Amino acid sequence: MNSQDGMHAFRGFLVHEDIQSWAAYSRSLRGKSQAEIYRQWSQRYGPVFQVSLGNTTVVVINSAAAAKNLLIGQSAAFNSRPEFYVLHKVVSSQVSSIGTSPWDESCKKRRKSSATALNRVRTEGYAPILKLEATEFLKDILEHCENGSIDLDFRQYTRRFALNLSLTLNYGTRIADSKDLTGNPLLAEIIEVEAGISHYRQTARNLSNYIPLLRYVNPVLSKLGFGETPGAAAAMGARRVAYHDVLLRQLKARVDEGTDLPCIQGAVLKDPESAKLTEKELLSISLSMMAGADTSQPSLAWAILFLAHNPEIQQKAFEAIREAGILESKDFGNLRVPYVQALTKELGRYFTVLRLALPKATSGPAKWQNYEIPDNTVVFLNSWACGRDPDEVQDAWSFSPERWLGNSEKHPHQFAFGYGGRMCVASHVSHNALYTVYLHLIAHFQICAVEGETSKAALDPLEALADVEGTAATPRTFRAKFIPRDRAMLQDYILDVVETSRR
Ligand code: HEM
Repeated sequence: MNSQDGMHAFRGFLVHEDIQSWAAYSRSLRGKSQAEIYRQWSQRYGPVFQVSLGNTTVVVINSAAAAKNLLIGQSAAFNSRPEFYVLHKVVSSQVSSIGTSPWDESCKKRRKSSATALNRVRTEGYAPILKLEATEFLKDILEHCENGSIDLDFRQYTRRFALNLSLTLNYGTRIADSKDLTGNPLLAEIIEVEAGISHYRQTARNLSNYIPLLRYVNPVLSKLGFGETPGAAAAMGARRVAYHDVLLRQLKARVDEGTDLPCIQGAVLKDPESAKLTEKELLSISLSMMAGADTSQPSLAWAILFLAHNPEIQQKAFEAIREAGILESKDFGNLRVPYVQALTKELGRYFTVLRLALPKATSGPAKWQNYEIPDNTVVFLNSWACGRDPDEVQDAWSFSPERWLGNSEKHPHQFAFGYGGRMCVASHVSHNALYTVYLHLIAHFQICAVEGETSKAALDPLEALADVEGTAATPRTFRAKFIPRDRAMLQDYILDVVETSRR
């Protein structure tokens, strides 16, 4: 107990009997959305409470005002990330992505370097890349939609879009054809490895992060044939390093031949002195860029399902595009349509793909009201709860793009990209990428729901999750009908953009 300056020890406050024991806690969460349960608990215990995950104390922030107080008002104390046994000791003890690195000099350098490459000004320069990826996405849909007569499974096209965004930004390379996702061994490897790594990153699973005894029990069980094969996690970490090595070698060859495209790793290869990053630090940046694809794909998928089930909002967006008079413009894709911008922000808030952001840790003592939060405490920012905080967002459970129109100074923080000193470094480029693809989709297709599918089953943000305990909120279904609005016009547009990109 620390009563200095009227402060009380943080430990021991706001822990309700329901959530005191690990067993009761696990029971409360099993099969449920962790973020939603925390949101509900915050109505009983207040916006900031602590829970015990095994031996680990976690502080959960559930309101926009509390997030502002702690993550902005005391940002220096909340800049770190925790180290978890599974990810940091088993999968990869050598190198971590930025999003899972504690705050130290190396992390500052890596974050600064990638944030500079992806900041608002640089993002404007990526417009042609985003336009190309959005157009390639349309091309995939057009080739396979059969004029809307079939229910199209669009999963692999959203995957190609998401991977291309990360690959282009980091390595200046891209997947030319969505068939490559299964036919090209390197890409198939990237997809499998990234899915494996996200499993080890999950906060609700991987119990040996929180219960040290399991670190000894699990290997014995796996030798006896229960659970995971021995060494599987470490092997996945090694495969991740290996595929990045291949991508980096391919980029080096292109730099030597002078055929490389502008990208983060290429800029460093050409001017190693300017970045002053070690090979390990460069690899860390690459791991971080690929991890970003995990969130871009479900964001796009939710948007398509949402538009399919909400024809009036889709029509409103289409009218806004038509009224802006940009459909025939050569600059289509680079132009701003405020309603589609607002729609993009609202989709991000409404579905909040990373609902507990990425786990944070205190890097110094902090205060919440009369309580002291000690150094090195794990912190979850419940972005899902903050985005539905009635004190910050009016009528928060309704979908309303209009809330993002008008004077932006009065808008609430959106929370989809987190908050504070460790907010997503790619928020501008990701917002613009999603905006560009939504703009293209709505302008060129009418999207309809699969026959007989209810909107609750397809896009309820809590009921329609593929894996309710997963870290990234991903929809269960990836099907819709796509009817081209003007097939000939779209074919011309695609040809024009793809040809221009080849010049
Ligand atoms: C719609 C797409 C995306 C969403 C919703 C998203 C969301 C987030 C969130 C919630 C965080 C944690 C922020 C916090 O803890 O406060 C984060 C961190 C991060 N994101 Fe994204 N992200 C997206 C795309 C991307 C992409 C495409 C990249 C890379 C090209 C990327 C790179 C990063 C990095 C490096 C971090 C770690 C920052 C740090 O720890 O300092 N993200 N992202």
